[in-house]
Amino acid sequence: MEAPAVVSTGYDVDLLCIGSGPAGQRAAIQAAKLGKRTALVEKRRCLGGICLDTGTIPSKTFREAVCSLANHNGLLRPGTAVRTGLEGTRRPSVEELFQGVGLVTQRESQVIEQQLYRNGVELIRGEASFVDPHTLAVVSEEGRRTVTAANILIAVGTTPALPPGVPVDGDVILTSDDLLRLRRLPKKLAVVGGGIIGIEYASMFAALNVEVMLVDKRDRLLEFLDRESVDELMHQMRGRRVTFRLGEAVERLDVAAGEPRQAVLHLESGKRIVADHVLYSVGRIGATGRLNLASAGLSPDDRGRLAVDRQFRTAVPHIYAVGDVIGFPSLASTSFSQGRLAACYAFGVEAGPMIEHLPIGIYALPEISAIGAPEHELTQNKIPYETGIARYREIARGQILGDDSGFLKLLVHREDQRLLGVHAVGTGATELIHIGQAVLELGGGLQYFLRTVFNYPTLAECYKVAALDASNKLCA
Ligand SMILES: Cc1cc2nc3c(=O)[nH]c(=O)nc-3n(C[C@H](O)[C@H](O)[C@H](O)COP(=O)(O)OP(=O)(O)OC[C@H]3O[C@@H](n4cnc5c(N)ncnc54)[C@H](O)[C@@H]3O)c2cc1C
Ligand SMILES: NC(=O)c1ccc[n+]([C@@H]2O[C@H](COP(=O)([O-])OP(=O)(O)OC[C@H]3O[C@@H](n4cnc5c(N)ncnc54)[C@H](O)[C@@H]3O)[C@@H](O)[C@H]2O)c1
Repeated sequence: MEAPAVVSTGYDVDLLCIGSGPAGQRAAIQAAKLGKRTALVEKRRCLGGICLDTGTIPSKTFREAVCSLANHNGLLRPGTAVRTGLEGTRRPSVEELFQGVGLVTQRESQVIEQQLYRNGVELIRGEASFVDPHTLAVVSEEGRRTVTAANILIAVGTTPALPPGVPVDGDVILTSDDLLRLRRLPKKLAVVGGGIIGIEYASMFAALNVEVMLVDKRDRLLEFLDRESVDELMHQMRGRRVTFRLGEAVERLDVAAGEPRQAVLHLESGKRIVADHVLYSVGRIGATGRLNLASAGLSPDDRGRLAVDRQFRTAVPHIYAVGDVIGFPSLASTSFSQGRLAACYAFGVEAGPMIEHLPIGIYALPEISAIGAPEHELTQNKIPYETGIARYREIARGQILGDDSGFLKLLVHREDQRLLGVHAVGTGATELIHIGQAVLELGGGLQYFLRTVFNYPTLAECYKVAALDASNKLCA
């Protein structure tokens, strides 16, 4: 390990974290646990970052409400929305759909505040910016103060990317940061950008019987996922009246005059889409614009992101950056780990490197999860593999849950039968994947799944069935 960064009593604190999202929060608590004088600055009223305020937690709480209402109305089965149309089902109000969000975020925010307090982390309310490499100014309604720190951790996250000319008004044209302030459920929703945010929300609104049109400039969506998972996702979404316009770009976006106000999207191909609302989700950029990074001797890239080394150090050794502000993979799950590790590295505590295999969990309807390589990557790298598939419709727990379209696919090396990847689509996929993650990380493979016994009836049984399938193919 390289020499630890500066620790000196000449500063107000040993570590100052900017941002209370997953990355800043975990870094602050880890530093406090190491006995370091730690402070955390947050400019929002809600602690927890966009993860808790407008991102991960609100969207997943909303999804829970969608699932329970859509299940109740029988809308979650592929094709049902098309058959029943709007007439056959009750349209929920947005109040009904959003009521859980405020409760969950408020409770979670309190939990974070208590954790910081219990661990002796000083919470400073206000917006931080650099005065010099060891000094930050914090401005709030109460005024301006400066704080000096031996080490600084930048965990400021991101804001939605908005190309010039996109008239986001938080009413008709929205980003994911405004979406849960919708005042009524749209009949037609246009989604620009089919990344994880666009796909998750498009599929949730489609499950509420909203007609969704999704535009993405790429020809294939979610290219980092196994293609079979994306094909199944798109198949189910099409079954719920989602129209995909792929390989298409928006030339102009207007809000038409008159009531009700509607958005008009003019695509470069000449197509025109009219919608009650537009979700603009074409990626996010680092929220470094107001940090005055130049005073710290740092400069971000053209998407506001900071470059770091393997220990999350920026070009200035006592300044660390973690979470979404450093770019890929930009997940809450990884940000938590990065924050904790960075605090360990800053104080010279052995913590090992970041784990190699990171799980992907996409809370679309259907849910998708993955660990390890997708098939196309193995093919590209000429790695000989075999597949084993278990379909939920042939698994007792799948039948009990009424999910007959889910599946779990194992990819194993043809020669040594090592596990190379797991791809799951359907109910519980994001939880189920962690069995595969453990086996992959511990270097296990087909033999483990063939020998082990799972509770019955569970979705975990998919691993056994998929392993038997792969084994039969390898023996054929
Ligand atoms: C709609 C949506 C859904 C998502 N769903 C998932 C999911 O299901 N699973 C998952 O793993 N990830 C998900 N993510 C990603 C996840 O939210 C982020 O990866 C995570 O929040 C990043 O954490 P962070 O600590 O880097 O930053 P953030 O959570 O963005 O927090 C940064 C904090 O810094 C504060 N801040 C910024 N500048 C300053 C300043 N100058 N002074 C003081 N404070 C400042 C901000 O106010 C904010 O509170 C989702 C994101 C979105 C937008
Ligand atoms: N479940 C999860 O883990 C989860 C959920 C939501 C968000 N997130 C995180 O949030 C981050 C941001 O998500 P995102 O979906 O906004 O970004 P993204 O970068 O993942 O996707 C943006 C999409 O917009 C498309 N696009 C870009 N410009 C366009 C244009 N002008 N017209 C049409 N399409 C265009 C791109 O081709 C891409 O498919 C991601 O990094 C993701 O990791 C994670």
